[in-house]
Amino acid sequence: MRWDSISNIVQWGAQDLNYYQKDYLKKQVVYGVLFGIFAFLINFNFIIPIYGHLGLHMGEVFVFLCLIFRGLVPAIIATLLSSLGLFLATENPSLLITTLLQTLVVYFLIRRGFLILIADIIYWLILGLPITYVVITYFYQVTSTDFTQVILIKQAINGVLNISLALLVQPFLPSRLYSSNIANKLPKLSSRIFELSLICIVFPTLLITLILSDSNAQQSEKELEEILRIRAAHFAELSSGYLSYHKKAIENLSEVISELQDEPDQEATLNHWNSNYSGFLTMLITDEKGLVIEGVPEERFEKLLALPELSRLVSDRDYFVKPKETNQSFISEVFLGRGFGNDPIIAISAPYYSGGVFKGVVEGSLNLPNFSDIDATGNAYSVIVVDKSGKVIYSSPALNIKALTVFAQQDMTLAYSSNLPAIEVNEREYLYKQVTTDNGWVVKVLSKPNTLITAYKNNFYKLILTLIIISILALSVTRRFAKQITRPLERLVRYFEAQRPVPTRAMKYLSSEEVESIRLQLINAQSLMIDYQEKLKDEVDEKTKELKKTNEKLELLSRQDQLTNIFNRRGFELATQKVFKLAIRNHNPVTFAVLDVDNFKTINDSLGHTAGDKCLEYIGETLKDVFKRDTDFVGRYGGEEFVVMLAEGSEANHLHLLELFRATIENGSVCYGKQSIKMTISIGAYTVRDDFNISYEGIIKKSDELLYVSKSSGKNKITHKSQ
Ligand SMILES: Nc1nc2c(ncn2[C@@H]2O[C@H](COP(=O)(O)OP(=O)(O)OP(=O)(O)O)[C@@H](O)[C@H]2O)c(=O)[nH]1
Repeated sequence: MRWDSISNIVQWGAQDLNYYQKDYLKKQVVYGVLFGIFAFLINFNFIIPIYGHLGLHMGEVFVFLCLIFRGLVPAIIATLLSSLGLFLATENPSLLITTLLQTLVVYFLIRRGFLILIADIIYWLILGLPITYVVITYFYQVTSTDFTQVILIKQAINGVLNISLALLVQPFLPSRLYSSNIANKLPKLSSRIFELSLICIVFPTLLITLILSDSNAQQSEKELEEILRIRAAHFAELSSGYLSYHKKAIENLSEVISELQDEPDQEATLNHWNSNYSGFLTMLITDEKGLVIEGVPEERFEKLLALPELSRLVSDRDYFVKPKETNQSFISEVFLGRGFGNDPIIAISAPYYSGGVFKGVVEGSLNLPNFSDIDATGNAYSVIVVDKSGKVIYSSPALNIKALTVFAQQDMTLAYSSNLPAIEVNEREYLYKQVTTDNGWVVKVLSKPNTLITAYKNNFYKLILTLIIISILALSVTRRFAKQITRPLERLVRYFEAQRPVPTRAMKYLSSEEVESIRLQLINAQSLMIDYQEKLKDEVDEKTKELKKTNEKLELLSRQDQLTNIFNRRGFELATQKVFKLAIRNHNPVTFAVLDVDNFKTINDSLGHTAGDKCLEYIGETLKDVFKRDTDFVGRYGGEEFVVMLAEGSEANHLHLLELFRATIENGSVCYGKQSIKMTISIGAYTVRDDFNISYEGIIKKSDELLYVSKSSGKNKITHKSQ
């Protein structure tokens, strides 16, 4: 094959591979986008409110499904789309980091053999919660530790809820969506059972407890709202009562003053009223022009008297003008006293008459700090009372607001409250409820949000604790269940593996229909296997025997001459070498003879090869007849050449036998058809008798040389030598 055609094939292969890879990648992207769109839509449109402004985002269910079904790359695409939806809905970009990290860590842990639910819990414990903590503390500057805990727990619950839902939905999706198992190894059956049971328990428990804790939170909020409303109404009622009590006092005073014309009597009455109504900081009486003519406490009034008369004129004050105009008692807004005390006060005044003619007003300045007497809200709640013009009449000391300042209310929404309005006072957040009194004052009762969040946090902790207990219970129960399911199977497999007979008796306890069916099938399979093994063993035994026989035959063949059935050259040497060495060591006489048929070529040429073979067979037979002893060895060395080694007996005896053989051949004949073939043999023989210092090769060589002597000196004879 030429080089270009090989490179063409390689290029074609690469193109094909790229095409499949591209196609697969395209599919992965499409799946990522599809799952991502679902995640986006759910996160963007359906955030499930659970408490205040906190909500559950369930779009990640599709991210997890994508991870389980399609692997990492599509899951990352889905995560990006899902967090985009979240970002648009919440304007919180940090969720992108946490959701992306969640996908990556869960994938990493699944590949290391963790169950997906456990992987997600590990992610939240090790990374999710610390990251969320940093984000809400440093970026969103949430200062309430209780609320931080609530957000953290909510996020973790959200994550676990998503993964549980994904696992519950997973079996209902078509299996062709599934591309490959992202875990490196298959999970254990018991782990699968554990995961399944855990999800079946965790998901509904989470859901129910979330709903319960939400309604609990709503309930707490309603309770708080009610408490604030009652307290505000109560405070309003008390302050109204306080006002009307003092208004009544002024009205009574005006009636009494109307009766009295005498100044000393007026002064005494004023003193009497002032000592009876401690709420009044100061009290005064004016004449019809608005000049203060009497006042208590005396020391203050005396100071006033020392000043020019103009400083006693209050004709511009509402508390003088209004009663004069309307002939009715009057309650002023809060204002700063002048001359006759400089405290923030509320003036209550009423006109007095003489003979039906307006003679002036009596006035009492309500001591505002005395509101603290009716402010029994304690530390948990605070009160602000604001008049119609928005000025603060009273505020609980904890709020640190000065009376008379204009209360600029900054309404705000708190993430953890859905019903109650909230305000910020001196950079602190408060939930509040307000009531307007008959005279137009607004009483606000404020509560720190801690009470609500603490209730919610405690609910959440209870939820987590319940979950942990349930999970531990589920773990122990399902482990036991799983073992009970897998144990009979494992037992059967152990029997089968160890090739011990699978029990024929049904395992009733812990067994099941399926396990029993497997047991019966294993019994069948085992008996088939045993039969097969026995058959195989018999066959192998038989074949081994045959092989042994064949090997023996082959071994014999490799040592025997086919034509004459005596040793061939290899067989002869194998049989004689050891015997030769032994005889030499024991100094036993050994005779080695090489025998060659005379003029054998003529027989072959004249009568044919078959006749020659017959002759050679005859020589073999004769050799066996003559050299019968165990210590006599005969063999065909090749062609028409034979060898004999005699290792027992005397030299003379050896020579006798060789001579007997030569004579037998000479005198005998071979019948071939009608022919009778005559043969002679030449022999070269060498006997080791005295000097045993000779090798096996050496004695053959000597015998060969002696044969040559026999051949060259007339044939049909023995040439013998010894040493
Ligand atoms: N039929 C038959 N002939 C064989 C066999 N092996 C060798 N021969 C023949 O034996 C003959 C030996 O011939 P030569 O080596 O010339 O010896 P020779 O004719 O016996 O002559 P001398 O040994 O000098 O007496 C050859 O013709 C070979 O072909 C065999 O197994 N069968």
